[in-house]
Amino acid sequence: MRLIAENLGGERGGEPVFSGIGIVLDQGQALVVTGPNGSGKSTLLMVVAGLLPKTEGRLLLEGGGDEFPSIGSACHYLGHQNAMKAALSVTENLRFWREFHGEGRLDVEEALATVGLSGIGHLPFGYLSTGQRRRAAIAKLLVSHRPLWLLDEPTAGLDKASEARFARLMREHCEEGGMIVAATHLPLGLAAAKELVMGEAF
Ligand SMILES: Nc1ncnc2c1ncn2[C@@H]1O[C@H](COP(=O)(O)OP(=O)(O)OP(=O)(O)O)[C@@H](O)[C@H]1O
Repeated sequence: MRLIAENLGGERGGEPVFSGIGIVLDQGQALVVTGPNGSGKSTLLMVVAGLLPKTEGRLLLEGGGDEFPSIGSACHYLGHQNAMKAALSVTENLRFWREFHGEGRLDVEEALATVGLSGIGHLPFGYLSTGQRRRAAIAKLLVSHRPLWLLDEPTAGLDKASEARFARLMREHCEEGGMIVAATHLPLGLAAAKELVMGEAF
C-alpha cells in the first residue's frame, strides 16, 4: 500500500493555505508534519482524510485492494476533537468505533488496558480528564482496523509516560505494516519518520 500526494493544494474559507505538497508514504512508514501555527498542518490532514476538498493536485492510495479501495476506507483521522459522545460510556464509544471502522487487533478491554485506562470503561466519556480523553481516543486507534493513521497533535494533553507509551504504539503500528501521518509541534519518538515542513502562513 502506498499513499501518494502530488502537487497537492488546500484552502480554508476560500483562501489558499498550502500548495505544491508532495508525499510518498509506503507501508511501515511514518511522516511527521511540522511548521508554524497557521501553516496548514491540520488542513493538510483534513484534505488527506477527505474531510476538506483539495484545490489542486493528485491524492490516492495505491495497492489497498478490495479491503481498502480508497484513502477514506483505510484511514483513521484523529483530530483535535476526540470524536467521542460525552454521554456514552468510554466502552460504548469504543464499541461503536470498533464496529464502524472494522475490528482492530485489540478488543475494547485490551485497548483500555494498553492505554492505562482499565477500570474506567463504564464512566461517561464526558467525565474524563483532558489526558484521559486523549488516551481513550488512542484506544480508538487500537480497536479499529485502519492501516493509515492521520494524527493531529496526538500527544496534546498526555503526560510523559503516556507520550512514551504512545510512541511505542505508533512504532508497533508501523512495524505491522501500518502508515502514519502526524502533525505536531512536539517530538513524537518516531526517529525513523520522514519529515514534511510546512511553510509560513500565507
Ligand atoms: N474554518 C476556517 N475558515 C477560514 N480559515 C480557517 C479555518 N480554519 C483554519 N483557517 C485558517 O487556515 C490556516 C491554516 O490553519 P491550520 O489549522 O491548518 O494550521 P496549523 O498549521 O494546523 O496550525 P496550528 O499549528 O496552530 O495548529 C490558518 O491561517 C487558519 O486561520
